[in-house]
Amino acid sequence: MILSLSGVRKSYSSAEGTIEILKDIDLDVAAGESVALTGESGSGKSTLLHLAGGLDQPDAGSIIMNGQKLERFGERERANYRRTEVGLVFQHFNLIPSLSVAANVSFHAKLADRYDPAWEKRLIERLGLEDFLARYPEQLSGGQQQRVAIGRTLAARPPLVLADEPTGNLDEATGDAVLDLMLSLAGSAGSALLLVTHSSRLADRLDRKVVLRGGRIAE
Ligand SMILES: Nc1ncnc2c1ncn2[C@@H]1O[C@H](COP(=O)(O)OP(=O)(O)OP(=O)(O)O)[C@@H](O)[C@H]1O
Repeated sequence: MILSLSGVRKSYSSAEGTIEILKDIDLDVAAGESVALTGESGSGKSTLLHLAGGLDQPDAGSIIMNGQKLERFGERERANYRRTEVGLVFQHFNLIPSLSVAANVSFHAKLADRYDPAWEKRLIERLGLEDFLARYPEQLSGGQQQRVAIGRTLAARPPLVLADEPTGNLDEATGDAVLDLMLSLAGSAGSALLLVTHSSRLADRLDRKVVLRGGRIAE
């Protein structure tokens, strides 16, 4: 398994008291596998993704990624984990506005020390970004920005890609095309994919679908 969550719990405090969002999460993702994470709004999908991405920590339970226990990490190891082991693709693209498309695509690969010009060239061609390399993110459409975000993540060939509704603000046809590209390129990169989506149509295109309900993985 590339990612294994067992007995993971997470609560948040609010004005009304403590709310338990994740009660007992067991979830395995195999190397190279694509898994759709679905569930009602507020069921905790983004929370789960943040935990797997080392952006937040569980109250209890264990998260093992590529043989390493996340709960054992200190701050520095956690930062290193985020840099080298996982790639994040969110609905809002989080591109770096002051960098060109070309520099955005290389950014994480260089940080992770996995810069591979031949792989990056292939990604740029497959994503149809050749003509935009000198532009800045604000000069691109939403679909183009999302393709840059996917290129940036996959350029670093992370063992696991965590995607939170990556095509959520694209029209259906563009979203489908971007998702297909992401699946195919994640396959070429050897990256596993855990993807949050509200769309069962998109979920059906992945290897497996799981549902988060009542703080647990229901199927
Ligand atoms: N930092 C936080 N502090 C307090 N409550 C939070 C925090 N983050 C999330 N929550 C609450 O946790 C619950 C789960 O949120 P989360 O974003 O994980 O759900 P989700 O399934 O991704 O929802 P959606 O499909 O609407 O994006 C929500 O009720 C939310 O309000």
